Amino acid sequence: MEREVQRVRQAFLSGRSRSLRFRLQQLEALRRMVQEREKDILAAIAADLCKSEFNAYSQEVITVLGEIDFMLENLPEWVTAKPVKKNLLTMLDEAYIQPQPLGVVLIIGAWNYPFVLTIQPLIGAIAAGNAVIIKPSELSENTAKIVAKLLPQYLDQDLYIVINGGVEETTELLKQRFDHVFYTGNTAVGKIVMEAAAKHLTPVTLELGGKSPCYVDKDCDLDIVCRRITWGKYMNCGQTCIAPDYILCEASLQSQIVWKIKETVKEFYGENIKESPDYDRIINLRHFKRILSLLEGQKIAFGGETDEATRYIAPTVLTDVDPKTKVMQEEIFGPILPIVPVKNVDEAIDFINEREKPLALYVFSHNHKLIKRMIDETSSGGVTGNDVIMHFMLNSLPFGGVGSSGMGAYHGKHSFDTFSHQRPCLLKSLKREGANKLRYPPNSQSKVDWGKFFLLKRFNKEKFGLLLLTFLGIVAAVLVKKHQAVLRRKALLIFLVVHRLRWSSKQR
Ligand SMILES: NC(=O)c1ccc[n+]([C@@H]2O[C@H](COP(=O)([O-])OP(=O)(O)OC[C@H]3O[C@@H](n4cnc5c(N)ncnc54)[C@H](O)[C@@H]3O)[C@@H](O)[C@H]2O)c1
Ligand SMILES: CCCCCCCCCCCCCCCC=O
Repeated sequence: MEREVQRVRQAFLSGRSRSLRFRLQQLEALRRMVQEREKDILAAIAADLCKSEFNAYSQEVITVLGEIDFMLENLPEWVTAKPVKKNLLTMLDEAYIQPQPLGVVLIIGAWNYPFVLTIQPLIGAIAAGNAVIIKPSELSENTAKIVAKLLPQYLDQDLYIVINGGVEETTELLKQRFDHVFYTGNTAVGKIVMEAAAKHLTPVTLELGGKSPCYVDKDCDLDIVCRRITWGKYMNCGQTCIAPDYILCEASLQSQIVWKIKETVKEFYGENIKESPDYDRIINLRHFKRILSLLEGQKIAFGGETDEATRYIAPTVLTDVDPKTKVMQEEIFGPILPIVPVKNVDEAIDFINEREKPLALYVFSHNHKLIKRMIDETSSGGVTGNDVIMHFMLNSLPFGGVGSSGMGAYHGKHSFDTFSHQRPCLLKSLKREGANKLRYPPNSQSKVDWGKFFLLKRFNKEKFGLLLLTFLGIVAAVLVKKHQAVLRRKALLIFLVVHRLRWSSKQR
């Protein structure tokens, strides 16, 4: 493992990942890989999650292609140095921010959207000029294998490598020194990752999970609301980090919501859900059993059918759920939707705030003020109002958690920033030493006054007259002595005087 990381570091140190041209070439190659090997990629995702090609394409491949296109379009602008505002002391200097790659990045992917959750961070890391080690989730082994097979055929083989394996390999990898670790997965492992990274003072991005609430106000169109919730909850068999985890609503809405979700499930997946190509399966037996255990003691309004052999769990809704029961204590990550009745929006806000900060928050209402209030008075990684999931799809929005749902964010420019160091650069001249005397010892009240003027725009009024006279004297001397080449400096001096006079008149 150590040797592999060394190899990647050597490749990074060669400097070839840094040029804009190289980054664009690699991103184009990645796009070619996705386009040319689409069938293999879709087949791997299908084998891991029992997912139709249509679903795999629209849930994973579209996002990856969209992200690459977005990077290719914007990268030339993002990589350029950005000039910054200057103060009086640096007026004649060059000051800018230069984004630079961090170095060698470790990306640890999750299994639930095994392609997009591994490749989308990779796109950001390449765009920012890094070398990358990718560790896909071992639970989605088919996608892990195809990623390991295809990437070296299209990308630089020393800069971007895939290491497959389980907990043992990940643990070993995490002992190595990286310049950034980007982890997607559960909160418990997130803590392990952060602890390991801390040993090297390596910064981390943690894309974690949590219970994302969905508040349904009585002022809304329940048909539409329930269709949108049904889509986001049962997509990928509920194994979506930002799936609505549970519904909060007034008790009077509960039975209507149940009925409308049931009808929508029929509309989406037909009478025989098991036969629907649009309904996926639980990733493995461990998760299957974990999800079943959440049903114990609950009132099942509909659904609840299961088949262990195929790891099928029907879309299920639970009503009158007691917040103290197990299903409300952990992230469900499966096709079970509890409804917890609350008295009103105040109680819903309290309910959300008494718990860990979720990855997503959903609010449905015709009342825009109510949505804004929910946003103002709660915290979550992201929010979608009057829909679910869709904030993930807009790459101008940073995607990430807050508190126990994660730290840091990515997508689009936010990925580029996550994998870049924003390097502040100030370039001075070795000339103009006169002005610098101000900061050299021995110090004095007059220097402090000048310092206040230059940096704080505050100074001792009594001394102002004297200082001004001295200053004008210097200007006059300079005007007499210097020629064309120093015109810029004269202009600055005049500017300083005018600026100071204006300031002084404001003081009065
Ligand atoms: N925020 C997001 O974008 C996002 C996306 C997907 C999933 N998630 C969250 O991830 C969770 C589901 O994924 P998961 O955690 O089951 O995925 P997982 O089991 O596939 O784990 C993710 C990665 O962690 C590694 N890992 C597992 N145990 C480890 C250990 N003890 N030490 C070191 N590395 C270890 C695995 O090898 C894998 O690469 C849910 O909580 C979900 O909400 C979050
Ligand atoms: C053909 C219709 C295209 C619309 C696509 C909408 C798909 C949403 C995909 C959501 C992916 C969510 C990934 C979430 C990451 C956490 O698990």
